[in-house]
Amino acid sequence: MHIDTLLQTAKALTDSQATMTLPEDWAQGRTAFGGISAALLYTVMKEKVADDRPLRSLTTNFVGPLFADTPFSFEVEVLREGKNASQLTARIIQDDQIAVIQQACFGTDRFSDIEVSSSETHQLTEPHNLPRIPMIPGQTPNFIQHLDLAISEGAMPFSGSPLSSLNGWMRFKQAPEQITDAHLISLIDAWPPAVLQMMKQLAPASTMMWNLEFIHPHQPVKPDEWFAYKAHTRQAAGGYAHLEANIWDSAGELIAISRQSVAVFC
Ligand SMILES: CCCCCCCCCCCCCCCC(=O)SCCNC(=O)CCNC(=O)[C@H](O)C(C)(C)COP(=O)(O)OP(=O)(O)OC[C@H]1O[C@@H](n2cnc3c(N)ncnc32)[C@H](O)[C@@H]1OP(=O)(O)O
Repeated sequence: MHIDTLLQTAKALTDSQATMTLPEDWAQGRTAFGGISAALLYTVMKEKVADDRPLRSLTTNFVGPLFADTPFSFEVEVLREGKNASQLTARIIQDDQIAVIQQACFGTDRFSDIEVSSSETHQLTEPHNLPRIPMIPGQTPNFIQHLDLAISEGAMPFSGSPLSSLNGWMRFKQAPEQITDAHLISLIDAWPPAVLQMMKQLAPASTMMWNLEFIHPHQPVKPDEWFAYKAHTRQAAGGYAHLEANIWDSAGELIAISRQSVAVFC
C-alpha cells in the first residue's frame, strides 16, 4: 500500500475513535516499521495545529510492538497553545495497550536577532551507482520494498563489521504526491541502526526512543528527491545503543537531526 493512502487514512481519524490497520508490506519483523507508525501519529497530531506552525521537534517512544493487520486507534491531546508554539502528545492504542507514544512541539517563526548557520556538510558519493539494501523476502524487513536505501559507507546488518557509522541516501521507490514532514519522518527511520552491522549473527533489536528535530525553513523538494543520511553510534553497552544522525536534502541543506536509543538483544 502506498504511504500516501496510509497518511490520508490516518488524517481522517484525527477526531475519531475509529480504527485503521497497517498492512504486512509495512511490517518489520514482528512489528510495524517505526517510521510509518511515527508518521501516522504525527499526521493525526498535525491536524490539530495551525498550518503556520511547522514541526520543530518530535519524540517517539516505541512502547511495545504494533502488529500488522490488527486494528489500532489514535488519541491526541493538545497540551498547550501559546502565541507561537503548540505542544501536543499522541498515542497509538492496539488491543487496549499503548504501542507508541509521541510528543511534539510545533512553532511559528518569531522575530529574533540570533542566527547561527549550520556548518555541517557531508561528502557522500552521489547515490546513483551505490549499492542498495536489497529486498529479499524473509530476510529484509517488508517495508524496504517501498524505499531506496543506497549505502555510501557502512556494512550490511549482521555482518560483524568493526564500523559503527552508516552513511547513505534514501528516497521513496514510488514517489509520493509531495514530500511532507510525515514523509520525511518515515524516510529518516528507514535505516537499520548502525550497530546492527556490528552484530555477528541475526538477533533482535528494537528502537525504544527516537527524537527528531527539524531545521526550518525546509527548501521545496521534489517528490523523487534523494536525502543524505549520516549516522554514528555515540556509545553502546549493556544492551543499549545511542545513535545520532544528520539528514540533508539533495542541495546539501541540513534539514533534520535524529537521535535514538536502541535495545540490542545480543
Ligand atoms: C543480505 C541481508 C541484508 C539484510 C538487510 C536488512 C536488514 C535490516 C534489519 C533491520 C532491523 C531493524 C531493527 C530495528 C527494529 C525497530 O526499530 S522496530 C520499530 C520500532 N520499535 C519497536 O517496535 C519496539 C517496541 N518496543 C518493544 O517491543 C519493547 O519496548 C522492548 C524494546 C522489546 C522492551 O525491551 P525488554 O523490556 O527487554 O523486552 P520484553 O518486552 O521483556 O521482551 C523481550 C523479548 O522480545 C524480543 N524482541 C525484542 N525486540 C524484538 C524484535 N524487534 N523482534 C522480535 N523479538 C524482539 C527479545 O528477543 C526478547 O525475547 P525473549 O528473550 O523473551 O525470547
